[in-house]
Amino acid sequence: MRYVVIGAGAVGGAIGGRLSQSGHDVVLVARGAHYEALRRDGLRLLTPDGTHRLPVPVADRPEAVELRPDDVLVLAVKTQDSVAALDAWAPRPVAGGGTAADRLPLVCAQNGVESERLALRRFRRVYAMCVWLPSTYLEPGEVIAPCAPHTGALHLGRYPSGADETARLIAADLEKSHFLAPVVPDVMRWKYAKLLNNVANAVEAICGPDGGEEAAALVRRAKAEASAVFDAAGIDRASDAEQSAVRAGKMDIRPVAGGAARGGGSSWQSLVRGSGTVEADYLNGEIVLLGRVHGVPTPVNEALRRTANECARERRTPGTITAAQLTRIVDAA
Ligand SMILES: CC(C)(CO)C(=O)C(=O)O
Repeated sequence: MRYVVIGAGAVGGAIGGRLSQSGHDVVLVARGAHYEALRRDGLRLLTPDGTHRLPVPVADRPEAVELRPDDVLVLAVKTQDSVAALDAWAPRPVAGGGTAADRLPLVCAQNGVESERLALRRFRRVYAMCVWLPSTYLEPGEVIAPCAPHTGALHLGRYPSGADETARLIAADLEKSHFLAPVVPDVMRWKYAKLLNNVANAVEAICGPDGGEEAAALVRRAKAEASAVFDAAGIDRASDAEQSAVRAGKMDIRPVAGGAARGGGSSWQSLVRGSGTVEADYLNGEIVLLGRVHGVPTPVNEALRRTANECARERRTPGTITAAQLTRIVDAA
């Protein structure tokens, strides 16, 4: 199988890079300066086992890739970019006949629970991946993947449920490529468990990773609200015990050659890159949406969603609002 990784950022770059390193065919899809750097110099993958320069084929648009029947599409863009990517890739022809939407499996390697639904509106065979991977993308051409072999965790399953042969083949390739990739029949339970943790992304992005006890208190409030919403909605999720039994949530972060340190999660990285958007509408915003459907108030997640979006729009860097200020914003909501 060949892996076409749509969105070669922190997650897509780490997955695509490691797959390529272990001998799999990979195409990375990227844009702008990142695309130019990848095309010119290859992917620079910084890992605990060294810095790897990987000359992975790269494309900047769907038309630049001749799709094959053995392709697997891995969607690794931020959720706010899913619709544009899915609409661009779904109608692409596949050698031998048919379109990507009809013929190719598409794996959503993304946060939240929305992309799979959007994908299934367009693609026949959708897989969900619950990604616990502490990787970082800040500089064009460079991805930092500081996890030890067989940590991180990429739970994989058919969407909305089930575990089939394709999932097993993809997982086997990932297992040969550094990752822990259990195939699970109930992948959305894992993704909801992760969503509960990802409501913290906004706090980290707004206040910076060292927000102290006040930031930690906000995270606890956002998570409590999310749990109440999930309970009201009857949404089952993987327990902490289940997650630690397969080491998810225990990301074994190791020093990386070159000394590059992990700064923060994906929303923090979006703000540092000045990308103009964050994923908050699909993380905290998902809690707000479910809260509205099930009659549970969600003022904390709504204030975090709004403030994170404002920071992104105004190109603020993390830490320009302190945890004390953010607490006041949340309490005034
Ligand atoms: C868990 C973590 C930090 C890495 O997979 C993440 O989900 C994110 O950065 O959004």
